[in-house]
Amino acid sequence: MAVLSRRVRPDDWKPVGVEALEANALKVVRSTDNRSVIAGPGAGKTELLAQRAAYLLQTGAAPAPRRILAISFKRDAATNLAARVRQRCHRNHAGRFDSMTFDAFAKGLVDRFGQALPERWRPRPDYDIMFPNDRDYRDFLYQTVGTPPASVGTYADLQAIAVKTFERRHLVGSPLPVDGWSQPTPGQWAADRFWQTTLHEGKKSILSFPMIGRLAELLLRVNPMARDALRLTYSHLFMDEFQDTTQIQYDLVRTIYLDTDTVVTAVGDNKQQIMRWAMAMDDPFTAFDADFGGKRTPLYNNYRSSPELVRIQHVLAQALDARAVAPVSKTAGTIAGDSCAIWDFSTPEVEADRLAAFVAGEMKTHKLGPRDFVLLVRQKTIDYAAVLEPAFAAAGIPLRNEAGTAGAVMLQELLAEEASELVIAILRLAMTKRAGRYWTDCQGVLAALRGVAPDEEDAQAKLACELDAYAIKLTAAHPRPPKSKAVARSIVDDILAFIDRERLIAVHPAYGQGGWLDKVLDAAAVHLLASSAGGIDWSSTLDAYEGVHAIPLMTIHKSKGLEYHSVIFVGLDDGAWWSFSNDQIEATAGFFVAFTRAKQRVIFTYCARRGARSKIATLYSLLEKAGVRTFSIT
Ligand SMILES: Nc1ncnc2c1ncn2[C@@H]1O[C@H](COP(=O)(O)OP(=O)(O)OP(=O)(O)O)[C@@H](O)[C@H]1O
Repeated sequence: MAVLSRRVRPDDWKPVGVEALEANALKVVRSTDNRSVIAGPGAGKTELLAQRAAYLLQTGAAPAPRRILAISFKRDAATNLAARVRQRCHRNHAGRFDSMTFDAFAKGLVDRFGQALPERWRPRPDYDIMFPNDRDYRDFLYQTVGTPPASVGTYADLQAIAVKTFERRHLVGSPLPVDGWSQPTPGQWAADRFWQTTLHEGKKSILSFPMIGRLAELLLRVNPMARDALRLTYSHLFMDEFQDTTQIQYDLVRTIYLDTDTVVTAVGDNKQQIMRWAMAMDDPFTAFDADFGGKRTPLYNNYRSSPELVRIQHVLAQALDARAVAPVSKTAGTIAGDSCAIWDFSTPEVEADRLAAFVAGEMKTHKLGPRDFVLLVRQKTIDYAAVLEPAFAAAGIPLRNEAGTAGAVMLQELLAEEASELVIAILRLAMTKRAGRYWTDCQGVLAALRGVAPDEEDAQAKLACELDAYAIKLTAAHPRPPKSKAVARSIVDDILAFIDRERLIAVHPAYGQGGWLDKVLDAAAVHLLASSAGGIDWSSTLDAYEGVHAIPLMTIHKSKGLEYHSVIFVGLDDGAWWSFSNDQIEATAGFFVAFTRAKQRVIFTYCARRGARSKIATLYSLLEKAGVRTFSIT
């Protein structure tokens, strides 16, 4: 795909890398006002943001030196969007596009400006991150917090605070008051005790990400210079998966960008809201339209799924939103028989064998790779992996549990980490043949880290020589993949020293905090060693590291935003969906997310040994209503 470095006139601009955009998408791409785009799965919402970035950067509608900020919820979504923009834009342009997660954005602000917070809210600079759960809050409320002063309430008042809602309602429920609460309720008093304890009373401050979000909002409220700097830096703000926005994130964005000249584009799909347990707002789009004057713009196409799958999706969509409009599939169907079916197995072992044989057969017949398939489960991937993995291995397809861990990091997270990506790109460049693509990637990233502009020819040439010399040295030092953890770690550390650890931390402040960079490097070493098992060569080791030849197994939550030729959902039963009756809408939304990852085929599996199907009968009725058939396989 040819990407342009010269300026394009807005009237001459054409979508990059796709044939066309639907009329409304094009309007949003060219818009100069705040927009909310609510559209179904596969409508091209993420693509729209990538195209809008290309338009704004290539036409100069986002004028240099101002930048575009894209905030996503998940690290891989942020990485995915940045990669799409890099594909569609010349690197001179893509360099002005910052894609990050909300958590990274908020943390970056606290790390840079947190020491200017008022004393009572100021964390110590080397704070640690915590992920508190209900038990921690229960211990705090019932044991640690003590008794409030009589003017606030009684111990019984504290006991009356529901543990489950303490965080959401009290701890981070609303923006922090600069001077503390003057006449606190028992809930506010307990929240303040929690804040003061975690900020000031331990050896280090410890903060959760929601707390970091609240501190970031406060610091921008009390520090107009920092806030104005953000306003000046970013002419445009994109928010992907906006349906999952929390009140904390929304307040942060509102504090920075409400009533400013920064143009905000929010895209998402209410039917895919599966983060309510993680404090997602009830209806962030309505709040956005009211506060920011967002002009709502729907999209009608589905570019991902075949007409038959889109027809079934619409039956599910209507269960979540009776007013859902039927989308138009723009993809041809390629499956001869049923595009969707329920396979009812006698035992999990039979299920594993048949699925492995099926995938192997499909790969041959349709010339598909293992990453055209995904095995989805609702939770506890490890339990399913124990039965599925041997069967797939026997069929010659490695299975990879993306929720598994390497060291202290989840595999899926590790692979989206910049440090891991860089280490692997340099190893590919040094250790494998035909590494041209990695050459360009490595050179681009190193240039960015060292502040060398694309048009500084001498400096670029010097960098190329350095990279060349380093690759030769690395090949000579490690002709074979590592056989011990110590060697794996020394390879990773050597590459980091070449990249320049301090510069990496300067560009990615998250690496400077709480030992995160070392956790990632340790995980990379552990995973590199595991990937080289069996005395294989470098190329196969690096393929194994990235899971190039493995079929992924993951939870629905981790599959958000991704797409596959075939989705195999293992275990449509009450056991997996044990909490179905607690929040039917969210559970149905999860089911919808799983279904809509498929381009051509969805298979649900059931096995009575794992559970009944009475509690989730509504899901089965929806499939039946859509004409999905069940096949018994013994
Ligand atoms: N205008 C277009 N023309 C052709 N293909 C497109 C177009 N827009 C998007 N696509 C392709 O359709 C697929 C879905 O797009 P995208 O991931 O942007 O959808 P989405 O709305 O963000 O989906 P979801 O909400 O389900 O994650 C991708 O493979 C993308 O490359």
